[in-house]
Amino acid sequence: MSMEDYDFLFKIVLIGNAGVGKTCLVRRFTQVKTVLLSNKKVNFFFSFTTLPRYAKKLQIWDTAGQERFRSITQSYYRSANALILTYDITCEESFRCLPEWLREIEQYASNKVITVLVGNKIDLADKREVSQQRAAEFSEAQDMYYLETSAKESDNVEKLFLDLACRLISEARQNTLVNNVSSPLPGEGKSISYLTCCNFN
Ligand SMILES: Nc1nc2c(ncn2[C@@H]2O[C@H](COP(=O)(O)OP(=O)(O)OP(=O)(O)O)[C@@H](O)[C@H]2O)c(=O)[nH]1
Repeated sequence: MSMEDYDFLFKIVLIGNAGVGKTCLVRRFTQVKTVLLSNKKVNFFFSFTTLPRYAKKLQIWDTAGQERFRSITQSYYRSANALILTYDITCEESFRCLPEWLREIEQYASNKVITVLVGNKIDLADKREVSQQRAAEFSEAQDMYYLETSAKESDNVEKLFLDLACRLISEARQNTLVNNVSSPLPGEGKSISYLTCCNFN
């Protein structure tokens, strides 16, 4: 499928501590998907970015460095239709840093952006440090969709991105989708009133 053939482009930014598996999650997912929606085929193109670690390091630089950090960070957050806030279920520290990430989201992202909480590395169940219940309570308090995945075993990775696509379409139907002015969504202007449910192929 060429770039012209897709109906929707979703820009998804993955954030979270270093080593939680952001890059691996993205590599597990095919960027182009065809989905059956109310018996119509809809083509998606997912564009992924993982927030680079160096951007965080710039925080400790001088004022000019901080300004640069802010504008880089802001541009990443601003262009996102959805954010995937990732932690590692075997790493308590990565979970404890979540409020810090949420503060960054609040500071830089649009208040309409969809944020999903992902606990990765469930294949390492015997090393689990963060219980499902704790994460579920946290996500509920923050009004976030929550899912656990294994990028290594491809567990729930498809579900993560396709559920997200479904929610983005639903938001688009309500005209609350964050539109990037410099690169408009290819689906913009198309009638999406037929989208009543998501049946993924
Ligand atoms: N067992 C297991 N290991 C994983 C999983 N996902 C990632 N890893 C491993 O965790 C390490 C870090 O993965 P990355 O995808 O590079 O993590 P990242 O969050 O992109 O890290 P930064 O680029 O440093 O921000 C690698 O050694 C991966 O092989 C998983 O689901 N299970």
